[in-house]
Amino acid sequence: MTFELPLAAPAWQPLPDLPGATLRYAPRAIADPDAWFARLRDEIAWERHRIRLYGREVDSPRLSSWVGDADAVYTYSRTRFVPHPWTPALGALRDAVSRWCGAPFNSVLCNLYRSGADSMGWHSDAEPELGPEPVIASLSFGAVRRFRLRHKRDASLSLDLPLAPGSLFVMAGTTQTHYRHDLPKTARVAAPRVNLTFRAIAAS
Ligand SMILES: O=C(O)CCC(=O)C(=O)O
Ligand SMILES: [Fe+2]
Repeated sequence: MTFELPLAAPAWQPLPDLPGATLRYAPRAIADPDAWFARLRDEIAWERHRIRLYGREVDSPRLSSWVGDADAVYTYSRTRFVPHPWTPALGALRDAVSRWCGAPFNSVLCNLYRSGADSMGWHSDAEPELGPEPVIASLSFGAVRRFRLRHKRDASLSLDLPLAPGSLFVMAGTTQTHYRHDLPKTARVAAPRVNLTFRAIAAS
């Protein structure tokens, strides 16, 4: 089976205007998302990352893998991650997403939500090595899950977006400065989901 990625930019769908946020959403950026899901699930070296929660070290509620160029070392939740090398699928997706976003991504955080019991808590992707106005490009495969975005000081400014399989969601500009995002648990979803967030990390 071959995996074709289009050269042309995907069709962007309008999103509600949120002051201080720069967002783009293309619900069908990647064709045949189920085949990509199976390939990513099998090809990525999934790990149980430890995170710090209220001062205690616990297993994060999902599986993850940090992948990128050798110098793209990332500190997340006070843990230093040295990247795994690019896999063929992740390299092909990086090239397509970099072209569509006009941004030179050198790394990707891969997350596997094994079921609706797995989640990601409220955070902004504002680590210093991402720079002041990072472009973060997110691809989703498998189960549809709700992605929520909320302004840090004004909770009336928010977005609740079901991320479709094969979709591309981009956060840029000052989004991380002014907003947090999460992926809540849900009892309604039993199926797994893979999410890839492509990032540009300053070499350390
Ligand atoms: O799974 C998602 O859609 C969100 C992932 C995320 O926020 C992150 O990797 O920083
Ligand atoms: Fe994030």
